[in-house]
Amino acid sequence: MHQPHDYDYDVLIIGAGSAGLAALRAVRRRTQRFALIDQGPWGTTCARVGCMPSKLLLEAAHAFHRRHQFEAFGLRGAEQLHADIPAVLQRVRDERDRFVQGVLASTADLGQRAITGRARILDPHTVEIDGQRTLSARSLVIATGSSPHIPQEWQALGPRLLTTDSLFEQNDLPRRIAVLGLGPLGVEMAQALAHLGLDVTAFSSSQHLAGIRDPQVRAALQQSLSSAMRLQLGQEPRLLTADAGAITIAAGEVSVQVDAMLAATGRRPRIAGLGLENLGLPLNERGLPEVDPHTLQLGQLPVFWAGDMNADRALLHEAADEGEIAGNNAMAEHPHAFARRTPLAITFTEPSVASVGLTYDDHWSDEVAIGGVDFANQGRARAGLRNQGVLRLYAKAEGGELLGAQLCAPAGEHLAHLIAWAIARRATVAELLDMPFYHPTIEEGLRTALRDVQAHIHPPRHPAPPPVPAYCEQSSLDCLD
Ligand SMILES: Cc1cc2nc3c(=O)[nH]c(=O)nc-3n(C[C@H](O)[C@H](O)[C@H](O)COP(=O)(O)OP(=O)(O)OC[C@H]3O[C@@H](n4cnc5c(N)ncnc54)[C@H](O)[C@@H]3O)c2cc1C
Ligand SMILES: NC(=O)c1ccc[n+]([C@@H]2O[C@H](COP(=O)([O-])OP(=O)(O)OC[C@H]3O[C@@H](n4cnc5c(N)ncnc54)[C@H](O)[C@@H]3O)[C@@H](O)[C@H]2O)c1
Repeated sequence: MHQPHDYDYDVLIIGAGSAGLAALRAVRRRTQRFALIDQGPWGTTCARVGCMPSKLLLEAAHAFHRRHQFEAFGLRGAEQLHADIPAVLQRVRDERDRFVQGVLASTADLGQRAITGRARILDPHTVEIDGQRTLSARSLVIATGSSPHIPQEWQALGPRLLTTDSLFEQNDLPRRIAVLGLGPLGVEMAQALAHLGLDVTAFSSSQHLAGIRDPQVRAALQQSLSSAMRLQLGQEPRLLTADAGAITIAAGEVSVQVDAMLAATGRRPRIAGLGLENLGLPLNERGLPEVDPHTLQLGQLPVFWAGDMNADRALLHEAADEGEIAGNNAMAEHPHAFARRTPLAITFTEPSVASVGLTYDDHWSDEVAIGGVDFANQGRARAGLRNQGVLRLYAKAEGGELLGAQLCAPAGEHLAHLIAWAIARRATVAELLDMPFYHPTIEEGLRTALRDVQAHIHPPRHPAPPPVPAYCEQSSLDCLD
């Protein structure tokens, strides 16, 4: 039987992204015998090419787009404004670099415990670095993230094919651009580019936009997007020609010519060459082992998995939670099962889009009460010329516990947080209506939606549910066991 000191380390963390860094914080509280391995570049997907540069670009785009309302406010001269795209992109990179520096500072003190190299798993305790040296550990945390997936047929576009890995590195952007794929990433970037004044055509093979399932919210989002770009939904786009002059893309009967294309066709876990097959676990058709969502353990092995490799919760706060769970369990005698937070996903368009808690389902029976608000005539939204979008709430028809929401609404990112916190506290619609609402605010729109759903709720026939589980020491997440 191995003793802990038979290994070089207690824990090896593979991947220094947001998940790996959260695992590092959890592991460091218990041991100094760890190493963090990254193939580089260090600095995390979120800071380098993900959340932060995309939000920087969106902020510039939203600010510029606001000029279309100036006339209605009585403000003149908006037509003289123009977007200096090279300057916009330079600011994105300058600010992005500051965020990356902040991340790099968090591992600056690791010394030799920060290892730059490509890791390959040889067995559940052994990792090879760049095919040159091997390291062993009692436990492993695998947090290697995801990278853009580009369908084969589009790869022929060469440098005219952009992804979010290359978009922010451009010094300038061509006039006509296609965006392929309208998940959260495609929707955000398509609106950013369109609001900066580019001629955007956005394609999605499905009818879904930003993963929204509620038909009313989806319609509101489609209406808002289509005011700034051409949308081609529900048809598989095809590359017709790509010559020196233009790229021609067709979808159904429609064809368009563009100068470049941004692929937003999803991301895939970074597992190529990682050696998952050496763990001795069954792998599914995508080459992934089964992972317990509460312990993040792989089988019964001392191996834990965190971050974007779990494609169903590929979001920053989920990556951070998973890193913490994986880091704690990598050091635990026996892995603990942790509760996961209320699902919350926000897409930072204008109006912003969010999905909270239980996802809308066409097949719901009358057990779920649905209510909503249209912001067209909402007081504060009208005052700010932001009176566009809808919010829909889903609650238990019996008793009125709030279960979920989808929205495309002004200040949607803030409304989504209020709703997520209420769901996490298992609040009922009636309890939320007892809360203060200041006047005049966008939050009053939430109150209108709560009143609407309250009209469909009937009193509970059963006693209240048991209290929430005990708080788990050393973690901000609830322990299930
Ligand atoms: C454009 C864009 C916008 C986004 N916007 C948001 C947003 O607004 N809000 C939000 O919540 N989420 C957003 N996301 C998602 C968010 O960025 C990710 O969920 C998060 O960054 C995942 O972190 P991670 O630690 O799993 O992966 P990463 O940060 O990618 O870390 C993985 C690390 O593993 C390393 N690695 C990989 N393979 C190996 C190997 N074999 N050996 C050694 N090292 C290896 C990599 O170099 C990398 O540093 C966005 C993503 C993108 C692309
Ligand atoms: N604001 C945020 O929180 C935010 C922003 C961006 C990305 N993200 C995260 O990053 C991850 C990746 O986002 P994403 O939007 O790239 O992926 P996604 O998988 O959510 O969406 C990809 C979309 O592309 C479409 N598609 C795929 N192949 C296509 C093809 N050949 N032609 C046309 N359409 C095609 C799919 O139908 C799908 O709608 C997500 O999991 C998301 O959570 C989050």
